[in-house]
Amino acid sequence: MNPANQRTAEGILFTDQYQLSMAQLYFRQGIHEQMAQFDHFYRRNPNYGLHEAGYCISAGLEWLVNWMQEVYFHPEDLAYLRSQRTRSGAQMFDEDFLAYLGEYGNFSQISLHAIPEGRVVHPNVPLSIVRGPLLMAQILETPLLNQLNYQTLIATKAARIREVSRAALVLEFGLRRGQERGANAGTRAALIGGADFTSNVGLSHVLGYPPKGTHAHAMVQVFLAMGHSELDAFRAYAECYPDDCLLLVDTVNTLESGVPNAIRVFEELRAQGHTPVGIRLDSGDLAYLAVQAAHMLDAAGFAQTSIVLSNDLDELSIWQIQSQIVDEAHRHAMDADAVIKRLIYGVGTRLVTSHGEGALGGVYKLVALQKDQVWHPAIKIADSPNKMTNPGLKQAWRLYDQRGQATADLITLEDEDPRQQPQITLRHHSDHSRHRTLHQHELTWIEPLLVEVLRNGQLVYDLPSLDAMRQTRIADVDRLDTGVRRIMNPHIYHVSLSPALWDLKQELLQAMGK
Ligand SMILES: Nc1ncnc2c1ncn2[C@@H]1O[C@H](COP(=O)(O)OP(=O)(O)OP(=O)(O)O)[C@@H](O)[C@H]1O
Ligand SMILES: O=P(O)(O)OC[C@H]1O[C@H](OP(=O)(O)OP(=O)(O)O)[C@H](O)[C@@H]1O
Ligand SMILES: O=C(O)c1cccnc1
Repeated sequence: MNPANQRTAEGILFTDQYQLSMAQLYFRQGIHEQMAQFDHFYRRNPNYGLHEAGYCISAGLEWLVNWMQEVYFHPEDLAYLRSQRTRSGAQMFDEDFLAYLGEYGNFSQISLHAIPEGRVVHPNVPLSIVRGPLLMAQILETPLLNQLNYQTLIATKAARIREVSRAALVLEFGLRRGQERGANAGTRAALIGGADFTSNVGLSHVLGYPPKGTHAHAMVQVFLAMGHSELDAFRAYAECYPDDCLLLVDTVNTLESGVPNAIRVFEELRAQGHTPVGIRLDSGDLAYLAVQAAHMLDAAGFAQTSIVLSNDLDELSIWQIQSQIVDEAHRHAMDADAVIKRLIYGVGTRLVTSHGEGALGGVYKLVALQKDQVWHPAIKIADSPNKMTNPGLKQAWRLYDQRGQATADLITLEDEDPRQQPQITLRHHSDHSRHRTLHQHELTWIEPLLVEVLRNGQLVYDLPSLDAMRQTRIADVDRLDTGVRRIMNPHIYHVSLSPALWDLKQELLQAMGK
C-alpha cells in the first residue's frame, strides 16, 4: 500500500460503509447531534478449544484513544465519499453532509469511559462506554471493536499461557505468522497479557522493551552448506556474541550433536571469562529433551543456563510439557522445579493468531439516547434472553470477599453506588429466579471498574505504562479464585445486575410487549 492510501485506509475511513450510511440518515433526520450512549461488551469468554476461558484481559485502549485523537475527515476522504454513487447513479453522500463531516467529523465531542488495560474482565460487563453526538458515536463502532476485540483476545490467550508456564519466562515469537501488520497489535497485547518479552524489534522499540531472540536453523545450515560443521557455526556465534550466546541445538541431532557441541563452545566461553546464556530446542519431545539437556548441561557445570523451548506451543502443550517434565526429572533424580525455572517458552503462531478461537465477539450497542436534555434508555430485543442488552447509563463494580478475592462483578445504573448500600442484591442477568444478597460486612472492597478516559475528546486519564498494565494484570489474576483461573472447565464467575437495572430492563421489555 502506498503511504497516501495507507493513511486513508487507517484513518477515519477505517470503518464500515453502513456506519456512514446511517450517519447520513441521522443527519437528514436532524438527530445527528443528539447525545447517544453505546456500551461495548462481549457475551462469552473465548473458547480456545478447551472449553470457555474463565475470564479475559482487557487490552487495546491506548491505541484506540491515540487513533481517535488523530483521525478526522481529510479532503481526500471526503472526495472519495463524494465519488460514491447509488444504484441509480446519484451521488450517495450529499454535499451538506460532506461539508458537515469536513467541519465536525472527528471525535472531539466523544466521551469515553473504559476498564483499563491489563484488567481482568468478564462477559456482559461494559468494557467501554461511549457517549457523544449520535453521528460520530455510530461511526466509532467499527474501529473501536476492531481494536479492542483483537487485543483483548490476544492478551487473554497470553494470560492463559502465562498461567500454565508458572516460573518460566514466555517470549512472543509470532510476527512471522501473525495477521500481517495486525501482528504488532498482537505483540503488544501478548506483552500486556503475559509474555515477558518479544522478538518483534519494531514493537519492542515502540514500547521501550528490549527485544529478545536466539538464532534460526538457517545459520547452522549455512555453515553445513559451506562444508563446515555445526560446531563451527556455534563457535562463530559465540565469537560474535560472547555474552549473549544462546544456541539452537536441534539442526543436526539434539542429544548426539547439538547439546555436546554447545557444551564445548560454552566451555571455551567460560575459559575466556564469559557466561553462556543457554540453548534452544525446536523439535522432538520437548519435555524429554529439556530434561536430558538440563542433565548434560548440569554435569558440565552449566546449571545456570536457560533452555528455550519452541515449536507450535500453546497453553495445552506447555501444560503437558510441564507435567511430563516432573516425571522425566523424577526419573533422573533431578529437581523438576529447578528445570522448569530455567525454561523459557518461545510462543508464536498459536499466540498471535489466537489458536482455537479466532475472534472475540465484542459488540457495541445503543443503550441510551438523549431527547430534550433527558436520557431515554434503549434496549435491543432478541429471541434469546442472553442477547438482550442491558439498557441505560451504567457503572460496573467489582466486589471482593473477606479473603480479598473477587467474588462478582455488578452492573448498576449510573446513579447507584453499592458502597452506600447496607446490603447488595445481585440478580442473574437473564434468569429472574436467581439472585443473592451480600452484606457489607461480607465484603472487603467494592471497586468501580470504569475510569473516565476522554472527556469531549480530551484525554483526562494518565495512560499507564506497559509495566503498570502488567502489574495490574498480575494483581487482578491473583484476586481470582483458582477455579476461575483454570484453563479448562473454569468456574463461572458471577456477573450480576442491580435490582434497579433489572427492573428497568423488565419495564422496557414489557413496554415492548415482551
Ligand atoms: N512433551 C511434549 N508434550 C506435549 N507436546 C509436545 C511435547 N513435545 C513437543 N510437543 C509438541 O508436539 C508438536 C509436534 O511435535 P513433533 O515431535 O512432531 O515436532 P517435530 O519433531 O519438530 O516435528 P516437525 O518437524 O513437523 O515440527 C509440537 O506442537 C510440539 O510443541
Ligand atoms: O512455532 P511458533 O510458536 O510459531 O514459534 C515460532 C517458530 O518460528 C520459528 O520456526 P520457523 O520454522 O519459522 O523457522 P526456523 O527455521 O527458525 O525454525 C521458530 O523456530 C519457532 O518454531
Ligand atoms: O529468536 C528466536 O529464537 C525466534 C524468533 C522468532 C521466531 N522464532 C524464533
